[in-house]
Amino acid sequence: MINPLLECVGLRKAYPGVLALDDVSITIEAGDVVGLCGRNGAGKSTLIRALSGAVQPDAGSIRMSGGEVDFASPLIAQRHGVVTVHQELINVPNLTVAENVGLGLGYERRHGLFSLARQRGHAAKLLRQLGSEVDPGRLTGELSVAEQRVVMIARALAANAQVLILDEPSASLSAAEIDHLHLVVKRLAERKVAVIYVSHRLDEVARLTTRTVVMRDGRVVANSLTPDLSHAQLVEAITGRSAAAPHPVTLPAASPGRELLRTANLTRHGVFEDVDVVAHSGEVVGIAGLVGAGRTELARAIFGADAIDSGTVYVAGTRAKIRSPRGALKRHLALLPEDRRGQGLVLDDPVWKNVSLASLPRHRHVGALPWPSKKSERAAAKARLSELAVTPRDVERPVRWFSGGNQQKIVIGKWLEAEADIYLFDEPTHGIDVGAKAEFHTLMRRLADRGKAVVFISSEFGEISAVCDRTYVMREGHIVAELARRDTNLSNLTAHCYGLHGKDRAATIQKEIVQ
Ligand SMILES: Nc1ncnc2c1ncn2[C@@H]1O[C@H](COP(=O)(O)OP(=O)(O)OP(=O)(O)O)[C@@H](O)[C@H]1O
Repeated sequence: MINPLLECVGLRKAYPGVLALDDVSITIEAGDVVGLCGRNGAGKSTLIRALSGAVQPDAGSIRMSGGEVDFASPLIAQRHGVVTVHQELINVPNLTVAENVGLGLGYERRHGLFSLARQRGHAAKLLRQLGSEVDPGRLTGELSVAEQRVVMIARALAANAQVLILDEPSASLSAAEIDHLHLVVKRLAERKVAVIYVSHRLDEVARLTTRTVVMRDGRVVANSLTPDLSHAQLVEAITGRSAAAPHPVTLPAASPGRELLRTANLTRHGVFEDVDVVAHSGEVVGIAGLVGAGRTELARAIFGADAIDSGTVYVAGTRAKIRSPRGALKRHLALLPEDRRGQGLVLDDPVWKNVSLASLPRHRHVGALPWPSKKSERAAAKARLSELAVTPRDVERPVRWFSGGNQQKIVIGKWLEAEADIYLFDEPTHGIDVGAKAEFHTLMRRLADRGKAVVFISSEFGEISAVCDRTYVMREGHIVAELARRDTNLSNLTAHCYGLHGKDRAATIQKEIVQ
């Protein structure tokens, strides 16, 4: 009998108050592409960290090709051929692509010495195997996120990866870049590399993987060949309840109220030009576009986080000279940034302090005391955790201890607490599980129903068409279309985002629909 490439048996890992891995056993064969799914906090990261030597399980064992291994550190796991490519880019930007590819264990040597020429040749070969044309002599910092991720995969190959763990690799990639990434994964599988692909995007799990493993509350609750698992079964396994539609269509705004936000000819040279957008009370306004279209930069500029070169922002009909996020807050504007961990949280502080960070004056003691009431801050945080279904529901827990997706929900809680009138949400559902995503869509609608204006930036056309009352499409720094709700569909969004006409348009739309 041939032993499986990687096997874990009865893995267990406890953290204060949480069993992150509860008797987890899975088997992975060479050439498998395993989709690892689960709600935020289900235990996926803990499992991949155990498999890559970053976390030591309390019990259970890991075997490779039948032999028990002790992954006391990531380096030891790497020597056994288990390599993780994390979501954050860990390339050294001012080294060349070839140098980054060699950073793992794979520098090419000649007569025992490092040889730049050989290293370039080797990197070029690995990149070609992955179908990439990137020049190994280029500085890595100049590459797109997608290209940099492929460089990280090439580095793993240089280190002779037999098991490659990709942690949400498609986050912040455009549809075309995701296609290329999938090709890369298929090539790896053909070369008998086993790939563990962590993703919240169920469409790509269905499209790409051979086997799907679902975790819930630290346990494996589904493990089957991907074609044997229907979408409804997958959603049910993830959420633990009967499947809802992937994007339950929220009801449209009754009728938009007064204008809360307007930009006129807003320009930041080289990034976006002459942008005119409007959002009314009661509306969820979409900004669709491909990664790099200028949407994040636009939101940051409206919020005062980046300077503008010309143009005007009006809040509730009055010219607003917003020069800093503090100024934006005074104008009741909130921005949920794309990079939430970096920009939105104090990781070592407990949840309650983070949630009230942008709303301290509201928690003042009744009476004369000038400082905030901890009791009121804690109560507010508790309500937000429950509203956003964050687990564990413990407001004293340092934010650092929460899973990535739950940390995102805590930032959302902070801005909800700030009681803004205008919410700028930049890819708020990235990294958020399927159940929480639907909850988040409903939450945006509730905000609009309470008279707020919501600006919703997303690269997922499905959720834009399901949720938005009106949608602007941004391409290469310009607003190229404004679509009413009835015209906001996959084919229109695809055509405007890619700038397609005629035959090209029909072919690409067909491809998007097939996917
Ligand atoms: N270092 C830590 N200290 C304390 N608790 C932790 C730590 N790491 C993880 N946990 C807890 O273990 C549980 C599983 O977390 P894990 O990060 O594995 O989830 P996940 O499935 O990867 O979620 P996400 O999709 O949000 O990234 C969570 O309840 C989390 O709060």
